Amino acid sequence: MQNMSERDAFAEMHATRLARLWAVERGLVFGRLDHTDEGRLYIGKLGLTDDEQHRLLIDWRAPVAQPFYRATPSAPMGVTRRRHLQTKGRDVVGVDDDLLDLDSLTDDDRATLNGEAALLAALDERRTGRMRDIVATIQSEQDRVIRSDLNGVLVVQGGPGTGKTVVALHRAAYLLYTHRQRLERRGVLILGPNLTFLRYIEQVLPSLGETDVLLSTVGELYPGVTATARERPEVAALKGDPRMADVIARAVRDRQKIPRQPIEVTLGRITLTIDRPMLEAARNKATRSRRPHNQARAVFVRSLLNALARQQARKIGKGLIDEEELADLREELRTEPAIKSALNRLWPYLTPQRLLLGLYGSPDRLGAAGSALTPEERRLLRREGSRAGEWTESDVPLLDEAAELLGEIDEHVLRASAMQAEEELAAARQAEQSEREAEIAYAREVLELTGLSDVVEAERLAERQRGDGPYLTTAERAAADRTWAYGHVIVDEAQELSPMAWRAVMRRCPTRSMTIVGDIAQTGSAAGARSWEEVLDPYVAGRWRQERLSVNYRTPVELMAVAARVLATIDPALRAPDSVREVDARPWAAPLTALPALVKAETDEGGKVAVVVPDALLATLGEQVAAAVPGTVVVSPGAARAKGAEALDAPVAVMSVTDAKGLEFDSVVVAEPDLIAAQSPRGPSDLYVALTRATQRLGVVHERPLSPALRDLPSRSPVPANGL
Ligand SMILES: Nc1ncnc2c1ncn2[C@@H]1O[C@H](COP(=O)(O)OP(=O)(O)OP(=O)(O)O)[C@@H](O)[C@H]1O
Repeated sequence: MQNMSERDAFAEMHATRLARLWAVERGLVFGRLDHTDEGRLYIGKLGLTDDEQHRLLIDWRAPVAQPFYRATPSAPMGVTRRRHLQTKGRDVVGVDDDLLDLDSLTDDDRATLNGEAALLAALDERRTGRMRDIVATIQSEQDRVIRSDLNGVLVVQGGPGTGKTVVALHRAAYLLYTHRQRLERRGVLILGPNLTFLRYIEQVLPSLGETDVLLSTVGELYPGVTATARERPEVAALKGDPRMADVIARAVRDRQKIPRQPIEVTLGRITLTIDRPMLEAARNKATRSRRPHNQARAVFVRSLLNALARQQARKIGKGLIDEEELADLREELRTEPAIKSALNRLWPYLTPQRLLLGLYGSPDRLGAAGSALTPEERRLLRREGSRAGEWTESDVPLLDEAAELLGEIDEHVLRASAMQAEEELAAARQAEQSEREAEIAYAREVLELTGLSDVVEAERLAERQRGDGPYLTTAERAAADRTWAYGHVIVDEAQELSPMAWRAVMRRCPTRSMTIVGDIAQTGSAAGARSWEEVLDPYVAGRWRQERLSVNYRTPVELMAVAARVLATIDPALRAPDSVREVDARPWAAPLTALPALVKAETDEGGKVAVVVPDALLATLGEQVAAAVPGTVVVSPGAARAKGAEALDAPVAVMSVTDAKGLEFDSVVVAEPDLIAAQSPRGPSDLYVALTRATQRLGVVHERPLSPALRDLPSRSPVPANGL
């Protein structure tokens, strides 16, 4: 048996290693350093040695590889020559040298030495719909971010296309490599803005040999809940307001309220009275226990039952009773249906879902919990006939907040059901033939009890309990556990998170080892951030550090000039990042009616095309484009991950700005830009995001007059009606 499991462990280890090696096959070796001390070093996606333990390849994250990214002619770090290798499959198809040995260079040579050829070649490549790793061309300012210390909160502020996302992913890989033990156990959480975006980035870490990272959105953060519904910006803004923490706390206390009138319970010939002093005493005890609601219930119930037992003893003429008699009477009362139902009304077991739906569904409860809100704000929270399946992304932090205050449902309740399930399981085991079904049923029940059924498949849990299936990885265990504390948390597009979402994120990272990347100028959410101080000071005032990225690797100069004019309308003090590339295509404008034909023409030019539209026009324009270009995918709001993948693989994707966040395409057409700018309080930032998604070509189509920032775009020459 022992040998079996050892063999299995080895098999698993080698299988993991093999999977890693396959994953890094593309571009395995990409650099060479000629070093004065270390000799010749090859740099690659991971480290390799030969049978005699001589190093063949150095992992890009190792300290000796650092000069590959940082060495300059003025600070060569012991390197005489840096060579970039371009490979196709296993063949080297090009080399590009930087000579850093100053003595052998003329002044002119020195001025032109920056190794840009490899970078520019990488940036010009046609987009595949998936983000790629950039290990071969990481720039020095990016390398500083990637290798920054694990501890503390690091903010990476940078304009569009400065590589914030890709750098954050490489930082995750670097941290896992450098602090493997600590992070493998606790895991790394990466939060992105939407599910399409997660699909867009999910290949990067595996291609660097890292798989144990959990990618999620705020909407997916609460196990068992999928946030798919959308809501108006003003509702989202209110739900993200920090005052909601108090509203939730009051909503919980409201469920512990003492009724004005005493409650009479008739048991056979006697009638017991649950009166105010009794209830107040029980509630005070429960509150003083400082336990969350569902656990404090036990204290409340015990105190109340004791008082009732004493009353009962008096009424049946028993007078003073000892502890043992008290316990007997109490346990009898506990099972009385009339008392059970009174207890359930006085201090109900509550799940976060029930609490929130009860709150949204009742003006009375909203009135009681939301006394700090205006009547108009309370109306915004109202939801008629809410169903559990209709959660929005801004509900998720509120569910999390509620879960914190409510606690788990009392253990013995869970245990009683689990014990029953276990007995059933034992019986089923004896009956051998139905063994597997019973295990699955049991697992399913456990999952339902813990509210995780949507997250971990019951079959999988059953396999794990039997001990013959794959173990859940750290990332999988973390995903299923609301209270998991991660070793490091990376938040991308962090400017979008509301104060309530930050509370949920901070709860998951008690050590405050975090990387927060974003761009304040791109904030689109009405509940999002106006400054990093505002976001972080409540948690780590004066204890966070900031790095800035200043070069735009995505958007060419010609396109960025247009976006920069829109940026100036948001705040003249804001500066767009400098672009490194020029293209031969000027941004254009055309009538809205020409959209389908123009999109067709764009796809014919090649590459991935996105049409970014105002929310209100998504369905109509989506339909028109889909009719003109077969294979078009329209990304509906809150679409699932699978839909995101379809959109990224399609030749044309039509989407709103919310779903375009963080993505990039070869060609982008923005429909009715001024409607996008007017559709919410942060509309101009949305327009800025839309205009900065293209790597090659950009156009706008409109019926409404264009604002001054876009007015002088040249008209695109008419496209023949057949789009050819
Ligand atoms: N050093 C680099 N080498 C090659 N490509 C790079 C490099 N840095 C960034 N890029 C590319 O530039 C593009 C923009 O990067 P990324 O999406 O990470 O930017 P961002 O700052 O997150 O943008 P936004 O805020 O607009 O979403 C990507 O295609 C990325 O691969």
